[in-house]
Amino acid sequence: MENIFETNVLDSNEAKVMDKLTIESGIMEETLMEQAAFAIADVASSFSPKKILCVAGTGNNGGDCIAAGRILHNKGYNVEIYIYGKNQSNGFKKQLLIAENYGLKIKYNKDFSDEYDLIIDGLIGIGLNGEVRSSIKTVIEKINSSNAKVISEDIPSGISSDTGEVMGDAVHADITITFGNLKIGQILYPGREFSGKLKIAELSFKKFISNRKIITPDIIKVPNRKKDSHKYDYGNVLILAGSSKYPGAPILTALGAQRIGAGLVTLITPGDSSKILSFEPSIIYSSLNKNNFEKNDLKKLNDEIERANVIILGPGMTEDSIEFVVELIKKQGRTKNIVLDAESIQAIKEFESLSENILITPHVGEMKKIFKNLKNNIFELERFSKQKKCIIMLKSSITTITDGEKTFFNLLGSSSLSKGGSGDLLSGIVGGLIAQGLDTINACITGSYIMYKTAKELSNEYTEYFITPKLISENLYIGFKL
Ligand SMILES: NC(=O)C1=CN([C@@H]2O[C@H](COP(=O)(O)OP(=O)(O)OC[C@H]3O[C@@H](n4cnc5c(N)ncnc54)[C@H](OP(=O)(O)O)[C@@H]3O)[C@@H](O)[C@H]2O)[C@@H](O)CC1
Ligand SMILES: Nc1ncnc2c1ncn2[C@@H]1O[C@H](COP(=O)(O)OP(=O)(O)O)[C@@H](O)[C@H]1O
Ligand SMILES: [K+]
Repeated sequence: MENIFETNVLDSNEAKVMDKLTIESGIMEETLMEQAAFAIADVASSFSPKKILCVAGTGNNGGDCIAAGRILHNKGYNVEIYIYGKNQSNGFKKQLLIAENYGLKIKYNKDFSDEYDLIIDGLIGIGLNGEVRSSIKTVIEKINSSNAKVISEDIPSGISSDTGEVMGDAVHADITITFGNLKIGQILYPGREFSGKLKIAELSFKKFISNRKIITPDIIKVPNRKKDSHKYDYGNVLILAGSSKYPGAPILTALGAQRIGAGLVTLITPGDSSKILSFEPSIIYSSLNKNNFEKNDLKKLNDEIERANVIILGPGMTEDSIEFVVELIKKQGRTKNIVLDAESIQAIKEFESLSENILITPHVGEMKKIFKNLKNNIFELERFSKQKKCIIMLKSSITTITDGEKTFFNLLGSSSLSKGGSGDLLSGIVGGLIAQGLDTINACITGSYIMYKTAKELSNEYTEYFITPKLISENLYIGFKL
């Protein structure tokens, strides 16, 4: 991604509001279109094309496209404009008239040939409503089967700017030039892939602050470490995780919490995770010597629970431990910081509402088990977080963090993380940051940033095949270098 001076991520409604506020402030729609068109024409020229095809719809996205064609024609390029659709927006009509006055060749609803080496896709932008109609689908297929380079205006036609979903069919762009701000549909897959390289063209929009942002180094908050300090200044993390079946997962969680700087890390598990002591003897370890946690273990663990300022539950647990988790949430859910990962997340089904000191860190499969309606839908995720009153870090190729009001997207991940154990490590890292005093949202932002950045840097050296969660934990210092 280039030119990321703007980290706001807008939905289509916000983009329309931003347009409206700008126009109400006195900037004319024609001015914005001209700026958008110049930005497109600049990028188009950089390809040194021999023959350019502008494929325009009849909305303002099409208007931008015609204007870009006119600017390129004026620069001396060989340009043809093909128009598809009926209902013409005012912006479109104006651009069509100017293009005709400037002597451009324009064709309507006709099949185009294969002779172009650059196509500008201005069929549909943020105005897409529903599945792409069949007449436009045919045009999209034709663009995708051409050998020409493709520049999409604002968003590849056919991608929902709100979800990133392909609405029937969508243009596969080499470059997408978006106007003013990023849109959700360019951030989330598959839209991200269809967008190709992303560029933001800064038009004269009125400043618009969205509650959704991508995570960039400037918002990372690393907890302070004082010269005059002791271990109790950096928090006490209690990890209640694992089972006789999965003894490895809690080891990674404990390593994550330790390597991110927590003062004390205690791991108590039903199974045998004693290998942790050979990896990191400073971790306080004990086993309950059974298969799973049971409700009545809570009493035994009372002292450790009281001492902890963060409790991480879940990695390596099986569903047999759920009753224990439910009971712990009932007793401590309003007072302690609790991180629910992996199987323990299912416990929240038992609660109508939780509290903002509870974080759940599901991957998409785990999220679907607690929330069946979730598709690729940020609005639903935000609603769910608000309704349940808990913070959510939804882990995927793009990790989304929300408290229902503010939402952050981590775009740094890579396939080196698509391995069992990455999530276990992450819950430890995030818990370790909460222990050091970061609020939960900032712990998720900073923890996921440090871990994913470490994975990325290591992958550059060792490949995405070779990296393991343990190797990431041992090299976490790399991610601290912002
Ligand atoms: N306003 C401004 O100041 C600025 C706006 N800007 C630009 O305007 C864009 C937004 O323009 P917009 O609102 O006119 O909508 P737009 O993306 O062209 O889509 C409408 C067209 O798509 C068509 N269409 C829709 N759904 C369809 C479907 N399912 N299947 C098939 N066709 C479908 C629809 O056809 P209809 O349904 O009307 O028949 C109509 O032709 C924005 O992305 C940016 O590029 C920039 O210039 C900066 C300043
Ligand atoms: N292709 C990818 N791109 C970016 N991040 C990824 C990718 N695959 C996995 N991840 C990240 O790796 C982690 C995997 O978590 P999870 O599935 O819970 O692992 P486990 O439960 O095995 O520990 C998540 O943080 C996820 O965001
Ligand atoms: K488009």
